[in-house]
Amino acid sequence: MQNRDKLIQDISQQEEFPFRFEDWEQKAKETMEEGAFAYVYHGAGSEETYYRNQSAFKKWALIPRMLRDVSQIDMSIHLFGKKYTTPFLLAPIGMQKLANGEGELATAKAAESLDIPFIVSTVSSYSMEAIANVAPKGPKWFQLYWSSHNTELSFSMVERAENAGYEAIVLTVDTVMAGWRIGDMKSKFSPLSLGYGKGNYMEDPIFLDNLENHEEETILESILDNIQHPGLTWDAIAQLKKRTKLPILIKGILHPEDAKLALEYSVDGLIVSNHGGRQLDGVIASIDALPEVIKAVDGKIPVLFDSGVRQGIDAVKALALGAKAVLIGRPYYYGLAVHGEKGVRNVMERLIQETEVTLALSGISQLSDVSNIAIKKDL
Ligand SMILES: Cc1cc2nc3c(=O)[nH]c(=O)nc-3n(C[C@H](O)[C@H](O)[C@H](O)COP(=O)(O)O)c2cc1C
Ligand SMILES: O=C(O)C(=O)c1ccccc1
Repeated sequence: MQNRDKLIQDISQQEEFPFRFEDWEQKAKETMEEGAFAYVYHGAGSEETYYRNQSAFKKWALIPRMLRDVSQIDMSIHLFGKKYTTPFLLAPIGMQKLANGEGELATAKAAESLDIPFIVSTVSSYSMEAIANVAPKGPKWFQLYWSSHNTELSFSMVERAENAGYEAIVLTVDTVMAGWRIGDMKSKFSPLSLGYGKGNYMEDPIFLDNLENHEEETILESILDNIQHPGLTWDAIAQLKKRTKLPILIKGILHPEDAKLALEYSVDGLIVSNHGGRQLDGVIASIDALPEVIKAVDGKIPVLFDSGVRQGIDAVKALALGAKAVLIGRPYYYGLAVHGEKGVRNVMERLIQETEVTLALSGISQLSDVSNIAIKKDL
């Protein structure tokens, strides 16, 4: 067994890497251009949900188990027939060149080294093929923003994802239009209009065929037209199912009735998420929405979780409430901004190590036994 006290000593020697999320965040603020940092950092509206996401975790408390031999911890999970070493995924975050010139390429390499699935966004700075090329062995999923403007474009991206070895499609449904983001409006910051999110579009035959000309302005306008999809309905799921053999997950479910509908539409997995408080402000904390969704799904499909996870204990709480895996968002993005590939790796490595210690102290040696921990809404 790895000596955890020694590990903790070793970690304390690595001074270039901050410990706490807040310190990474502060360093990212010092590193990134002001408007770019504000875009990533803030939530929508008055940021009620953004803050609630984190404070809600503190209301849940674990009741751990003792005397259960935790000398070996197995955190591996199975999802859609594949085994992954940890219960973590990297959430889709678009336009990663805003953080670092290497953008998603750096993130993909870090993810590959840790066997963590990287969910690549529709609005990535690099194309999904380029990202797959730099990390061929790393598990990769593709996050789709539906295009009502041109459904064939959506299908084309899904087909490209299949060809490039992506293992699942994540359809994000809470972003039919951008949230009410006051900070970005004030600073007039729009990374899509600045061209940070065009990687996938510039290599898409359907997108290119539909362009009137190849002037930068036309390209960016067309991306903006394609990204909004207020007409999205469950019918898109039915259409998508016909076009791909890959598992389809829906990201952004909070209501248990929507979870039931997802079962009716034969969706393969759900991601409980409020988009990190960036979309509809005033909504329930993601962790508080999780139990009802888990109940509605009744074990029929895996339920994944994101929004507000900052430390190992947050992840363990979500897992104890029934999430199968947890997506990390802003923490890895700040790692990318501060130290590129190494930063993403360090953030994730420490999170994994911390989660291991948390599970051990909770009496859980096998992640599949995590439901043995009791969890109560305490305060
Ligand atoms: C800067 C930024 C860009 C994002 N872009 C996307 C995206 O392209 N697609 C998507 O499904 N979610 C996107 N998200 C949402 C994340 O996938 C995830 O739900 C969110 O970051 C979780 O909240 P947290 O970072 O506070 O934990 C983005 C989040 C941030 C912070
Ligand atoms: O900023 C976001 O959270 C996001 O998901 C997004 C959606 C469309 C375009 C750019 C970013």
